[in-house]
Amino acid sequence: MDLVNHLEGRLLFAVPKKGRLLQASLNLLEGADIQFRRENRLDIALVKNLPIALVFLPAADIPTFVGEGRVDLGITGLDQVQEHDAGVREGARVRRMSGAVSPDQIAKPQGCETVMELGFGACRLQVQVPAKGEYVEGKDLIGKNIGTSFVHLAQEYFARLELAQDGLTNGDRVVVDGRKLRTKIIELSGSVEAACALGVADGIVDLVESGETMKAAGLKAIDTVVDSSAILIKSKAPSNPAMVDLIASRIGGVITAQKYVLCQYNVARARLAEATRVTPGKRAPTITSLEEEGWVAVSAMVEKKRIAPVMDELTKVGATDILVLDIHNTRSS
Ligand SMILES: Nc1ncnc2c1ncn2[C@@H]1O[C@H](COP(=O)(O)OP(=O)(O)OP(=O)(O)O)[C@@H](O)[C@H]1O
Ligand SMILES: O=P(O)(O)OC[C@H]1O[C@H](OP(=O)(O)OP(=O)(O)O)[C@H](O)[C@@H]1O
Repeated sequence: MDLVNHLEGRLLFAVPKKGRLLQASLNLLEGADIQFRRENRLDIALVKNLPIALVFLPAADIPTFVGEGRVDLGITGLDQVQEHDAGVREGARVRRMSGAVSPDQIAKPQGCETVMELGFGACRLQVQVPAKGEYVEGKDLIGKNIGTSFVHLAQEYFARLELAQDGLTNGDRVVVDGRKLRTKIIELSGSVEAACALGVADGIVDLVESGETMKAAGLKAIDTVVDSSAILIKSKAPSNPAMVDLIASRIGGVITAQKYVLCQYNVARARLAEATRVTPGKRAPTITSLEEEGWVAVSAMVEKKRIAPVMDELTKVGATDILVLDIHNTRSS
């Protein structure tokens, strides 16, 4: 089947085609009951039960497709969105400098909007230097060689440091536009952590999650450029806003289900106020009377990461038969 000719009338939803965000993105789609079969080697998949087509793209390209309005929705990292936006700012700056257009003639890029954080893919884009070297803060790297895949964010980071060192501010556009960066940004597409040891760079700007890669490469972080995690983004003019809202609501439900558990217990009515202070629920706890006089059953959503201390507290206030249940899915307005 020629999939490209079957996209008419379908909302286009970009999903990372590989890498760190792929599996968690597929889990979200499954939780949201977005059913599809991806043919071998094809980067487009039609959704069987909704008027949607999934487009599998590199995470780094998704902000471009969504920002230009070619794709309606996308999952990518905040770091990638910020890198894309910094690139758009750089493009506008170069066009201004060339004198071809005045600032108000430059069409504003559409850009994309963040719909929600997705609760996975947490990492930090950090400035890293040899652990045993002489650099201790970002400004020590001014005028040096920096290896990175995030060239636009790195350029902006060092441009800011250079301006501060020269006593200038971003506000003075003429001065800012006319300046050449003294720090040399070297674009690398992967294994950036090897650049210092191999003498290509004095420092790098790269992602860190556990810190294992950085440690193994003999590096240490001296500053953070972006605190990132996976986000759902949408174009500013989606083809079907109602479908965007439906998908956002389904994905929001899955994320809430992953984050919370349902805690149920029995407690004497006399101690109900103390118990519900421990489990106030998302909106309010559900309370039902028990057949046994003076006792009630309580049911409330509790954040998964807090459940152990919550159970300890409930035991202290005399709650009994405490049960913790996984939530498969949720929906709230
Ligand atoms: N170590 C990490 N831990 C958590 N999230 C990460 C990590 N590395 C990257 N990410 C997130 O995943 C996104 C995609 O990175 P990833 O390296 O998986 O991409 P990729 O498409 O495979 O690209 P590449 O081929 O350049 O490695 C990053 O932009 C970031 O948001
Ligand atoms: O702090 P850590 O948990 O060790 O993770 C950080 C590493 O993960 C990413 O690379 P990835 O493994 O995606 O490969 P790449 O170097 O080819 O981009 C990033 O570029 C770091 O190298």
